[in-house]
Amino acid sequence: MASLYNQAPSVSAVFSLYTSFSAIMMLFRTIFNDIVPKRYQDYITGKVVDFFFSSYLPSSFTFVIEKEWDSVENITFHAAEVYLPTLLSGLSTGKLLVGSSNLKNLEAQPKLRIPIDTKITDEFEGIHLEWTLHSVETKNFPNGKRFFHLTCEKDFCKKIMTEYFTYLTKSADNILRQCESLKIYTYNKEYSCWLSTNFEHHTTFETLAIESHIKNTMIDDLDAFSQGKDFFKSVGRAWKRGYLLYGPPGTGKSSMVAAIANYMKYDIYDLQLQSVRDDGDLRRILTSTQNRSILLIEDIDCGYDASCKRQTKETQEDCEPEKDSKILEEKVSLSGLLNFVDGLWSSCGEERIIIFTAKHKEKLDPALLRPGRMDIHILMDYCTPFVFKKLVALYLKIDDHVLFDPIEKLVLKVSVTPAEVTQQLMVTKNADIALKGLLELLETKTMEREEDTKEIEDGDTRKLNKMKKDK
Ligand SMILES: Nc1ncnc2c1ncn2[C@@H]1O[C@H](COP(=O)(O)OP(=O)(O)OP(=O)(O)O)[C@@H](O)[C@H]1O
Repeated sequence: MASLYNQAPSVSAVFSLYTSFSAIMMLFRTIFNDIVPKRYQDYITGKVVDFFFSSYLPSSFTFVIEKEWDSVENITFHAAEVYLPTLLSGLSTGKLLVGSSNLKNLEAQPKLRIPIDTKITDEFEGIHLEWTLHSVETKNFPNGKRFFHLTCEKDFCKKIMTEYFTYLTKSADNILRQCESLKIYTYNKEYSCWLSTNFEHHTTFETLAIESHIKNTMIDDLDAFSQGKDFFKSVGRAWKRGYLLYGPPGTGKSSMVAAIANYMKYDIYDLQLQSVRDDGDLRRILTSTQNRSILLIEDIDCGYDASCKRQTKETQEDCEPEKDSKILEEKVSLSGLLNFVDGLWSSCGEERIIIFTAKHKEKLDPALLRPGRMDIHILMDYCTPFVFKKLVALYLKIDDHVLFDPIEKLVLKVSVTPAEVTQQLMVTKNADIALKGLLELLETKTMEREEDTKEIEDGDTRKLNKMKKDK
């Protein structure tokens, strides 16, 4: 007993050991805090916690959710990015990234993002879940390849797969529905991906000058479409709608697309067929678009071969048919496009609108116009007296003027587009001057039209006389 007592370290030795250990730990902590950058500190701390967490929960299971899936944006990753910042109470560090890239609207609500290596917890039906966003630099991803880790107890793995991920995407969808800023995507051929920017077009059905029956048809159809999930399912049809907007340039086709997007709060995917390599590429590009969106293919009559070969001299000026048709002959075929509109398109995604615009409907292949492909065809035409008065009310804030009568008569006589009218109305806020300018424009057009008619008549008379002479 006495020898044991002799071997035990003295109190002063224990105290001195404790002091040395504390000093080393303090030194280590100071070095760690002063030298190691904050981001790496969080990372190392996370790793240490991870180590203990996994040994404490040996039956844990981790889902890895990468930013890309099949070379396109992973919807589950996107949903997590949207949903997780709403779980403020689950944040381990109490920190969130806040920012906005919308330089045009400084009052816009900034976005929230999860910082890298920050842990965030969620509860789903009593199941404890841990999310972490990671980033690794690789040769292909110099800005970091991002992925989420979602950890839960192994026993709940199946429930998470069947129920939690659906809950996640639905929650993200609801959050996005409330978010005001819409996006317009354009396809970048070089990087083979959609690039987005904020969509700030303010045209609505109220500011679009169209005949009332067109406006009512569109609004009723869109309302029926947005509430029609069960109906489309019950009749075995995909929840999609196709519109063909056709008419001369400057009659408001693009403005109508903007009005539809703002009304439905749908993002727009603006696809230039020229940037598509082939039919396979087209399918991949189109299946990578999100639900609740508009796929816009403008000037389809200038887009594929079948429509352009029969160009008249007049229409050739509009869309350079030779050039476009050649490119598309080698790239996207009409059947590829139709397959997508009808076939594959029907089986992927839901709540989608596809809009084709064309200058000349008669140049389109009848196959594209077949019922079921484009549900509604809308002619965006030259100005009518109603459209003229609507534009004046919008731009000059008046609903009567002494020049209305002569202008309305000329509007019925010559072809003037709403774009030409708005250009005149924007010259000045003085209604007298603006309307006089518009009247002059219409008079010039009338004179030109009369000269053209006279030339044609003279030509016909000459031809007739020559024929008589030859006889
Ligand atoms: N119906 C309309 N109501 C209000 N503004 C219009 C209308 N049509 C045209 N405009 C005005 O003219 C401009 C051009 O119109 P828009 O681009 O929508 O025509 P478009 O038919 O799509 O032409 P394009 O075929 O050349 O693309 C718009 O920015 C808008 O200011």
